[in-house]
Amino acid sequence: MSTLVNVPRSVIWNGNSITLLNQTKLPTEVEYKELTTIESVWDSIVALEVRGAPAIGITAAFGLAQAARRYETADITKFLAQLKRDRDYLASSRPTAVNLFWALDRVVRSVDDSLTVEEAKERLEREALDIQQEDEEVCRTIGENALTLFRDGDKVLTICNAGSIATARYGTALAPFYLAKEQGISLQVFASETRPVLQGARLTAWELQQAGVDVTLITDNMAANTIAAKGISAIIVGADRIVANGDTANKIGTFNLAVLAKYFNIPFYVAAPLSTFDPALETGAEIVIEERKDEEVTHVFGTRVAPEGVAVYNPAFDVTPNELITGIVTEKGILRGNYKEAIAKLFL
Ligand SMILES: CSC[C@H]1O[C@H](OP(=O)(O)O)[C@H](O)[C@@H]1O
Repeated sequence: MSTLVNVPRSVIWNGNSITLLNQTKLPTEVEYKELTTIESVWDSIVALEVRGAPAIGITAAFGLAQAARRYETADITKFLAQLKRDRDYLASSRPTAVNLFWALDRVVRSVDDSLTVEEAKERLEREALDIQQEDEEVCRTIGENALTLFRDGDKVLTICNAGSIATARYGTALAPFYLAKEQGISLQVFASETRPVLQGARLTAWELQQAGVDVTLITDNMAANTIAAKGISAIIVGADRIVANGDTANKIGTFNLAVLAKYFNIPFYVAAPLSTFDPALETGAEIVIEERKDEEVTHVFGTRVAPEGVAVYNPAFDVTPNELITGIVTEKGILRGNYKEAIAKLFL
């Protein structure tokens, strides 16, 4: 039996609307919401009701296909023009995770003016469903590839949530832990809480606990002490955008862990599907880092924890330089060494 039997799916297309797991309610409530308009899809992405690069892309793809079903024109040229406008609207929700743009553009590319409007509507829905199905298969393969990096008894540190609910299923950085559980391999996961939105405490600790995986929660400032005191053997994280030279954008705090991995001489792995790569960007300096509202830092679930008027800096991501990354685990295998060459080969 799959270890994920008690872990809900992030998003479900039920034929005419989107059923979304509302991740802002976890871990205390497993609540679903129906998204029936493109505005509600945009709002859910911005509010992190759905988050995680692949899950954002999948949800946006369903949101675009759903919106197109309601276009009233029978003129394919007008249909495609409206589709582009709605694609741009959904693309404006969050700037860093490349999967949002990758999924939207893949759905748009699936139709053209050789189709009738009705054929285009069906095609868009099919493409969004294919994206979700492929992501589940890809994430499982990433898990299989990542599992080769660990041995029975290893203690592994991670940050944020790159788990099943951040993807179609299985996750990326967390995928090996689910497969290890299925295969009777004992891995102990240490999850960093991940201020300010607490994806580690609220989501990763919850997901892994639901799956019966050994998980220990730490606060972000415990990372160095934990690596030393608990004998952490490796660090594995997800990604939101990996560029041509291997520089990787991921949740804020990831760069910190990469520096600690270097200091403690333990491997630092990134796990991500090819849909999270952006080879058009040469270095991490080109990645647009989302800055979110001050209240995420000055308040904890509505309670003020900082003085009125204090200046706030709230980047949602940081960029880990490629030289700090031991390996990048993909569905095509584990990239090491000269990432520029290895990534170029992926996209030949
Ligand atoms: C498998 S992608 C997960 C990736 O996305 C998270 O960011 P957010 O929660 O803001 O969407 C984080 O960077 C994870 O590593």
